[in-house]
Amino acid sequence: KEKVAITKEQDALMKLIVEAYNKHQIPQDVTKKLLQEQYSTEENFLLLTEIATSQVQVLVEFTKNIPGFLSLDHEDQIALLKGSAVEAMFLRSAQVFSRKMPKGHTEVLEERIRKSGISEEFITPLFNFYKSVGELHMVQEEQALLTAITILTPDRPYVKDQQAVERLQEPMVELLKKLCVLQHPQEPQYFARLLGRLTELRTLNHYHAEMLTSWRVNDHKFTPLLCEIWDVQ
Ligand SMILES: Cc1cccc(C)c1Nc1c(-c2c(F)cccc2F)nc2cccc(C)n12
Repeated sequence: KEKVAITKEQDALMKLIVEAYNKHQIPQDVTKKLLQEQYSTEENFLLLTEIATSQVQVLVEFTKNIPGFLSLDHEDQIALLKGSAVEAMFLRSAQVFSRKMPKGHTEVLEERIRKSGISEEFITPLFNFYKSVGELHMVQEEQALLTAITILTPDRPYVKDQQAVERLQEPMVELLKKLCVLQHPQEPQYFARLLGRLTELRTLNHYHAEMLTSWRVNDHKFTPLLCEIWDVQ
């Protein structure tokens, strides 16, 4: 059985990705509001809009720190960000939801999501996904790499130079594969389970687009950044 070992270059790449992933977090004042603001449907939706907006900001900062991303064609950089925003945000919010948040916050956030005027048809897949990510007990290296791999998906709409994106994504997939073998030696199919989450993520794009439309129809206000990244308004 060949010994799986992380090379020096792979270790350097992993440190860069994890550092970028942890550098940007949702500001404390936003998460503090979770406990303070009252519970009206409007108030809850406003809070979620604020969290979503800061998640997009966190996503953009993380993406800019992915080695090689800023050397891609500029229009392709935008196409990758817009094409992966929903998936990357679901991934990050799932990780925050299931691990990072202080005990009480998780229940409060869940309550606010359930009472923010969002229809059940979105709430169910959302929490199913959160649960399935939580059950993986990913370490931060896996979370950061999986998010970077999601962002560097070559076949997003309007990406011109797909090969250039593949050249960045490939080494990350290789590295994640090695990490999974090292982190979960008793679970040979763990890497496959992680990639399975990416397939589940793609289905959530559809639900999210539906929710955006229904929020618009109910005249919910979005921030300029959310309008920009999801081409609404
Ligand atoms: C922050 C949050 C957490 C859980 C559920 C929801 C609905 C939100 N909020 C939004 C999300 C969103 C996200 F930020 C992460 C995950 C899944 C998402 F639906 N997308 C958008 C887009 C326009 C407005 C909002 C309020 N919004």
